[in-house]
Amino acid sequence: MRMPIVDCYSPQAAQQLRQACMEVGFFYLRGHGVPRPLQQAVYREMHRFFHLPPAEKAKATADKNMRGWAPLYEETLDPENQSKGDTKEAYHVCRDSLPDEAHLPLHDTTNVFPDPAVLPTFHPITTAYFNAMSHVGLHVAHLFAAAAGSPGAFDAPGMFDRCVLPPRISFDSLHTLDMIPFHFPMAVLRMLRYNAEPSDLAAGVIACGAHSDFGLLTLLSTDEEPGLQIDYRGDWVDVPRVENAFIVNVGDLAERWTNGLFRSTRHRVVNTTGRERYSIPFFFEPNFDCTVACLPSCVSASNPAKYSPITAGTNLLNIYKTIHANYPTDHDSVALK
Ligand SMILES: O=C(O)CCC(=O)C(=O)O
Ligand SMILES: [Fe+2]
Repeated sequence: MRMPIVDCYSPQAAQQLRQACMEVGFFYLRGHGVPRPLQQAVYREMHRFFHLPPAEKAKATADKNMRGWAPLYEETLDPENQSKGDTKEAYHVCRDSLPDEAHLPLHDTTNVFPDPAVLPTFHPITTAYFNAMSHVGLHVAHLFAAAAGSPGAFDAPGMFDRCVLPPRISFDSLHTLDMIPFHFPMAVLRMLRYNAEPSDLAAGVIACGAHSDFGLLTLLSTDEEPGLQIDYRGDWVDVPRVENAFIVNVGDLAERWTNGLFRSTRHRVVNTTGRERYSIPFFFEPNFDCTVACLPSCVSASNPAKYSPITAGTNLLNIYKTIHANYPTDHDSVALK
């Protein structure tokens, strides 16, 4: 198979995205404009954090909303086929909540950051990256609506309008403007370190268990190490890193929104090298209380809606409970597809 390419700001982008999401559910996103030095700076911060002494890392342990550090094996993405948790540790950064959101699940805590006396640039650099990625995420979400035959659909009130957009990000202004946390709909910056443990699929040991992503869009940056595989029509296919491109996939909400037209493709990470690996998935999602219902452009008399409406927040909460060892289980739940 050939991995499709989408040129982020080209006039063909929506058409390219449509083709890519119908056929593969994954594509390389070029021309996204996120400065390379900013990406490299995030990798440096991750490396510093993950190699701190365990007691120092523990001070930034994830809170009940998974913001902060989640240790090795904490997450199990494919519980049926794994004998232990994913061989990775994670650090999650979200945006700060607006005052009228503080009552919502996942919004009722603030970010957890390492002690600034130990890692002074972790907070500003991850915030700058979060802002830059949110810009790209919002643009790709608009491409997505156009690609699904409903241009402008995501401009409707209640969908992506928890937004206060910062100006475009420049790496040079990092220490002034960009460390201010701006507001977008929901998004999670997920920094991952896979340890050097080789995967053993027969024994149920895997770097990142097979799963589809739960939300709308994932924009992934990886280091040079291989490992990511996607399920393309029943075969596991390697997806190598490509210079200056993000690996982007659409998740379960995208499949629901398009009535199954776009694929939420299963993927996994297998450690075949015995070396550590770093990656940075960025999940870009609609408002917490946005109702995700099949777009009218994807429904017809002969192709009725296959999915019932769900709110984006309920969808996330349902999944968190099943995969995170440390996630509390006292939230309401709603049946998934
Ligand atoms: O590390 C990777 O390449 C992929 C991670 C992933 O699929 C995820 O966090 O959802
Ligand atoms: Fe994933």
